[in-house]
Amino acid sequence: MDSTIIQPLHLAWCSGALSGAPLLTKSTTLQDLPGVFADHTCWQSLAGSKPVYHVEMFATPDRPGELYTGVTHLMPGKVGEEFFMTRGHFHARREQGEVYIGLRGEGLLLLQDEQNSTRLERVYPGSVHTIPGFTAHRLINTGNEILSALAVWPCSAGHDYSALKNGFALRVVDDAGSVRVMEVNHD
Ligand SMILES: O=P(O)(O)OC[C@H]1O[C@H](O)[C@H](O)[C@@H](O)[C@@H]1O
Ligand SMILES: [Fe+2]
Repeated sequence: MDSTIIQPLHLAWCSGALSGAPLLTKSTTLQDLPGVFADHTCWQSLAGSKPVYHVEMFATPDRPGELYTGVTHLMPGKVGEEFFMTRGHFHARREQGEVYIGLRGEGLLLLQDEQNSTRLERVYPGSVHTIPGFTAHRLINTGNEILSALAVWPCSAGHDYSALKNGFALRVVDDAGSVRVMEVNHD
């Protein structure tokens, strides 16, 4: 019997900072998101290397059955009137789900299934979101501070960005200080 007490990995609830093991980080700038925001001219004028979000995750070995744990930090900001958001994706293995937990800031989780039915869930510190399989997901920062959310998902899930080539069916904009949800007309 091994009676050693292991020091676990750590998540700082308020900031979403991960520690205790090697981390992988990925930063996404406005330049990395062509075609994501509706106002292309505004996007072009802002683009450059302005950071939109950072993902920090434990460097978990990618083995069958393992789970990744990561935190997305989404900056406050807008392109025109449209709030900053993640690119959003389906999982390459469509049946695989994911759990998000809000840590700081305020925003929305946009969910869209393969029939383009959408649902928005409010994200705030302590909010829990069970993302089912076959459902694309995107975080949107509707607040004035960084929106951070913990995510746990199967290593085998993968990302499929191309399946959303028409984009999501909803856009979320700032309408004179109020959050307004708009349906997108793909015709
Ligand atoms: O991949 P994106 O749509 O840019 O979202 C950014 C990241 O958000 C979460 O942390 C997900 O679980 C990651 O798998 C994802 O890569
Ligand atoms: Fe995901």
